[in-house]
Parts: sequence; C-alpha cells; structure tokens
Amino acid sequence: MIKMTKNVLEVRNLKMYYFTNRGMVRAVDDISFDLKKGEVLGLAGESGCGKSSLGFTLIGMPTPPGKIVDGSIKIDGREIVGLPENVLRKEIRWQKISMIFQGAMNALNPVYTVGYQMIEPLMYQKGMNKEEAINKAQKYLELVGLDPEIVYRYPHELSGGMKQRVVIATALLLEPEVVIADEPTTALDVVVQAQIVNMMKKLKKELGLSMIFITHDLSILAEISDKIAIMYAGKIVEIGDSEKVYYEPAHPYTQKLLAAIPRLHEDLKKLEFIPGQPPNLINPPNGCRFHPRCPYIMQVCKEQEPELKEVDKDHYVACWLL
Ligand SMILES: Nc1ncnc2c1ncn2[C@@H]1O[C@H](COP(=O)(O)OP(=O)(O)OP(=O)(O)O)[C@@H](O)[C@H]1O
Repeated sequence: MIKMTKNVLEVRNLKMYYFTNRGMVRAVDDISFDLKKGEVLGLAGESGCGKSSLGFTLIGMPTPPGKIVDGSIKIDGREIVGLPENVLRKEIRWQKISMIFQGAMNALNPVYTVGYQMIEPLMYQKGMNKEEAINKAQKYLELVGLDPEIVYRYPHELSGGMKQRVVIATALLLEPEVVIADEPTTALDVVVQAQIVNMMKKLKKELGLSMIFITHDLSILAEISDKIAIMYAGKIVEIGDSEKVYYEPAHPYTQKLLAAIPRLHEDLKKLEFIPGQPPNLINPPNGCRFHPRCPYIMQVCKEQEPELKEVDKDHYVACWLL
C-alpha cells in the first residue's frame, strides 16, 4: 500500500506567458497546486484555457514564444525553474518528469522500428548498451499490455490503441516521478479509450505512478483521478477531491461544465451549454475572468479577482459567492 503523503510536485504562483506580436498571452497565470506520490490529478477545462501550456511548462519546455515569468516548480523538492536547458535535459526531463504529448502516437517516426525509437534515451541518458536497452523497452511494452516482440515492428503495423500504448511505455522508460498525460485517449474509439484508461489505472497501482491527466472529458477524469483541478482562462478556479468536484461542484464554471456532459440515466433535454466564449488571454476580463459568462455575477466579480479559498476539507474554489 502506498502512503499518499509525500509531495512529488509542488507548483507555486506559476506564470507562463506567450510573448506574441499581438501582445502577451497569459496562458498559465498564477497557478499553485501539489501532487502527492501515487496520486492522479485530473486537469480539465475548455479548449484554450491553458492545459497543454501548463503541461509543457511543468516539463520545463514552454513552446516558443512562451516564457516562465514567475513562480516555482519543485519536483521531489528540487527547484527546476531557472535551471539551464542542458541540466533540464540531462537530469530532469524524462527522468524526473515526462509527458505523453497530445497526438504523439501519430508522431512516431514511420521509418524506424518501435524499439529503435524507444531505446535512444536509455542508451544516451542511462548509458545502457543496445541489448540492455532493448530488454528494458520490452519489459515496458509488456507492462502496457503489448507483446514485447513489437520492438521489431514499424509504427504503421500497429493500431491506434497499440501506438498509444507504445507512447505511454516510452514516457515511463526512464522511471520518472511524475507523468503528464495530455489527452491520451482523444482520437481513439470509445472501446480503446476505456482500455487505455484501465491500463493507466493499473500502472498507477502497480508503479505508484504520480500523474497529471489532462482532458476535456470530465467523465474520464472522474474515473481515473484522485483530485480534479478545473482551469478557466489560465487559472485554476476549483481544485479538490475528485468525488467532491465531480458530484458537488462549487464554482459556477465547474457546475456549467458538468451540466454540459451527458450522463447515463439523465434526460438529454437537460443538457446545458455554457453561453459566451472563453476570454481572450491577451486582455482577460478584470476581476473574476468568468464573470462575463457567470449567471450569478455581482459587482465585486467585475472588480476584484477571487483567490482560491478552502470551502471544505481539501476543496478550494475561487469565487466571490463562497
Ligand atoms: N505557441 C503559442 N504561441 C502563442 N499562443 C499560444 C501558443 N500555444 C498556445 N497558445 C495560446 O495559449 C492559450 C492556451 O492554449 P493551450 O493549448 O495551452 O490550451 P488547452 O487548454 O490545452 O487547449 P486544448 O484543449 O485545445 O489543447 C490559448 O489562448 C492559445 O491560443
């Protein structure tokens, strides 16, 4: 039994902005949270709210023209903000924190075998010889439910679900403390999606994996997460125990987001949509960024930004109503 006590990841007041010709896009704007050993944090929010930007920032690789402008990211107690690229590459990325990129299964190189693509980091970062590296790659392929002989196959010989398992195995190869999975089930059919989610639950149990699972599909999050964080316009607006957030959402945005997903045994006519558009992150609204779309808007919401406040044990919400 893993004791869920130690924080493997501590993020404080993290800001990552894209410095574009049109202005500064505040994609990650003052984000703080902890991730404990063996815990899965589900991260959800509408398209464009900054989920992938946060993922790339956490592995120390904001996409240009993005830059970390403030804050701290500690992995296993070690600060990684400000580390030079060569140190990040040698000691942190893939070894301490890795990422399953959105759409990575379609980015496998068609001209190399699966094994060739998997063993490179083992040989260059861990100094293994080819045989040792192939053995390790095979062990990880087995772990994700694939035939180890797949190391000798080419990507085009595999189905989408198999390719996604290869990508997941590759992200785990250097035994990182934290894995960020960015929409790992999107683009797969629902049966394969369920298989991948089950496999990831198994990995979490067997390896004590700490994971950030990014998706806009809240029903998947409830299935896999211990904790859920809801992002809106570059900020976390609600974070807490997954059951609490899913069944007793406290932020009006989370409530709207959950009302917008179809659930079994419920009248489809009751499905809601969230009126309005997510804001432009170059000029986000003053006060609470959700106020122009919120049904409960008050004067204070237009003027002052609400901080995350503990509304229940380990359940934090940024809203003036609470
Ligand atoms: N390289 C970039 N340069 C400038 N702006 C960017 C860049 N990448 C993302 N953005 C902007 O940052 C904001 C957050 O985007 P991001 O892709 O992180 O959101 P997301 O929640 O992951 O969306 P999705 O669910 O569609 O992947 C958006 O306004 C987006 O347009």
